[in-house]
Amino acid sequence: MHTFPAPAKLNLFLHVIGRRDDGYHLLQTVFRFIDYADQLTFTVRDDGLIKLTNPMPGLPDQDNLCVRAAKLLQERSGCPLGVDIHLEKRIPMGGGLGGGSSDAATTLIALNRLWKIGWDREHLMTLGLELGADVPIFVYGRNAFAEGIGEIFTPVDLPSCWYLVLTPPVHVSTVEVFSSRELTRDTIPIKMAAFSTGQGHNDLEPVVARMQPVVASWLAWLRQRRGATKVAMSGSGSCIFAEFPDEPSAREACMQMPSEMSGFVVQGLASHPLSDF
Ligand SMILES: C[C@](O)(CO)[C@H](O)COP(=O)(O)OP(=O)(O)OC[C@H]1O[C@@H](n2ccc(N)nc2=O)[C@H](O)[C@@H]1O
Ligand SMILES: Nc1ncnc2c1ncn2[C@@H]1O[C@H](COP(=O)(O)OP(=O)(O)OP(=O)(O)O)[C@@H](O)[C@H]1O
Repeated sequence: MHTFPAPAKLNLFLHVIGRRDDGYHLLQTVFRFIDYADQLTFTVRDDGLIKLTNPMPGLPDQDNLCVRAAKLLQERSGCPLGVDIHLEKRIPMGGGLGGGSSDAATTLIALNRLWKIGWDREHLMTLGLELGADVPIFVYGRNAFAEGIGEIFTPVDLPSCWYLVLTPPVHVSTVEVFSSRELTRDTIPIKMAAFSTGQGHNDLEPVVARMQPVVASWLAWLRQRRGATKVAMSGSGSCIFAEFPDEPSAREACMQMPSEMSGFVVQGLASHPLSDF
C-alpha cells in the first residue's frame, strides 16, 4: 500500500491568445501548485484489474480520471498488473483547481514506479495530455509559464506567498466557458518576463462572472481585502483567490469572510510534492 498526494493548482493569470482548428484554445498562463491536496492510495494487484475502492457519488468509476489514467498506462505499456485505488477527495470538483487532472497525474507517476514501467516524465506528460489539457503540468512538477494549449512549459521561480481561495457554490463547465460567444480570444501574447512585473488577468473571468453573479460579487469582496497583491479566478472557475505576501494577512482576510462565503487559506508551493519522486 502506497499513499501519494495530488495537489491543486492555481492559474495566476490566464490569457486566451487564439484558437486552434480543433477548437482548443491557445493560452498563456502561470501554474502554481498549492499546499491543498487529494490523497491516493495504491495497492498493486496481480490479476490485472483496476478498481476504485471508494466510488465517488454521481461519477461512474470508468469516468474517474484516476481510473482512466491507470487504464491508459496499462494499455500503452502492456503491463499485466492491476491496482486498487483509494481516492481521498479534498479538492473541490469542477472548481478550476485541477483536482481531477492532478489525480490522473499522480496515478501515472505512482503506477509508472509501482508497476516498474520506467518511462520518463516526458513520456508520461504526452500520455497525460490525452486525458486532459491540465494533466501534463502536474506530471511536469514545477511551477511554470505555460503556452500552447497549456502543455508547453518554461519553469518559473515564484516568491513564497499565501492565498485565500474562495469556493463559490456553483459549478462551471469548462466547455461552456471556452465556447462562450462573449469570450475574447485575442489577448496580445506577452513575454514571460512581463508576468513578474505584475501583468496578467484571466480572460475567462468576465465570462464566468456574467454567468454566475455570485462569482462577481465574491471577487468584488476579495478586491477590497487589505494587503492582497493579486485577485483573480483560477482556470475556468468557479474558485477565485487573493494572493498575500504572508500567512497573517491571508488569515486576517479569511477571518473577515461573511458567513455565506466559504474558502480556505493555503500556502503556495515551490514545486509539486512528487517532482523528484
Ligand atoms: C482552463 C484550464 O483549467 C487552465 O488550466 C485548462 O485549460 C482546462 O484543462 P482541462 O480541464 O484538463 O481541459 P480538458 O478536459 O482538456 O478540456 C475540456 C474542454 O475545455 C476546452 N479547452 C480546454 C483547454 C484549452 N486549452 N482550450 C479549450 O478550449 C475544450 O472545449 C475542451 O473540450
Ligand atoms: N478524480 C476526479 N476528481 C474530480 N473530478 C473528476 C475526477 N475524475 C473525473 N472527474 C470529472 O472531471 C470534472 C472536472 O473535475 P476537476 O475537479 O478536475 O475540475 P476543474 O478543477 O475545474 O478542472 P479544470 O480546471 O481542469 O477544468 C468533474 O466535474 C468530474 O465530472
